[in-house]
Amino acid sequence: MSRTYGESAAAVSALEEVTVDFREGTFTAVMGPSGSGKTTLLQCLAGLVRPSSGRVALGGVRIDGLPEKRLARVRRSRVGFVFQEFNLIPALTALENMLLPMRLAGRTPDREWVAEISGRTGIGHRLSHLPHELSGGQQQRVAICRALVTRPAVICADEPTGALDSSSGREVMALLREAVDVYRQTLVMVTHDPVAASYADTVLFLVDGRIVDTMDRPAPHTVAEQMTALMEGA
Ligand SMILES: Nc1ncnc2c1ncn2[C@@H]1O[C@H](COP(=O)(O)OP(=O)(O)OP(=O)(O)O)[C@@H](O)[C@H]1O
Repeated sequence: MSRTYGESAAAVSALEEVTVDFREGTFTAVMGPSGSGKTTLLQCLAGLVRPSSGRVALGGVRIDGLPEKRLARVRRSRVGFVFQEFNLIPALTALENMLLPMRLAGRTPDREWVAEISGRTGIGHRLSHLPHELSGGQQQRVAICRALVTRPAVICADEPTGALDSSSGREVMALLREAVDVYRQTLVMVTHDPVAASYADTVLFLVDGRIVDTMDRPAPHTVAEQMTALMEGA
């Protein structure tokens, strides 16, 4: 799959013939220097950006050629999102935020599942609170529940710990790891943080729109060393 932004002389090649398979029930971190194409890769996978050429499949179903309306439906029901800034709706309670993707998809929430994930993420006693009444870490837990609630084919997380202090960040990473281990959730996360990346099964390193390396069972220091080497080579 490739993705170019702009045309002719102004064209920027964000992804160049990237081939990658995110297997079910695995956790992959995507790292690389600024502008290397990480977010573009995540957005192509989530159906937010279409590849300029090539194919994208989600849970075995091709999504690259779908008309916009169908693509929006697929995004709502098959993709969960976790963002750096949480992106909760300020006027809705934690529970209402959690259930919003289900509502938009016209589906009835499974109450037991909602109780299970809000209990496991430790926000069961905060469900009637508004986002501004919650800490950053708690807001991100609500966002993780919102991502899990539809049992999506993939959760796409873009810098999920970027706005958190290190101890809340570690708690959020532990929960994302549990979502993979306990619920067999497939998770793809863009991060600049070697500690966050070390929670993944595999790290992909992107440089100039290409995957230049992969690392299994990453440790924070080996990830940091590889990032330093890539930055120096860039
Ligand atoms: N909407 C857009 N229009 C034009 N160029 C874009 C657009 N989005 C991304 N790009 C360009 O594509 C390239 C890859 O961008 P992308 O955001 O995917 O990189 P990234 O690795 O996520 O960067 P960062 O770590 O800084 O967030 C960059 O050169 C960027 O300027």
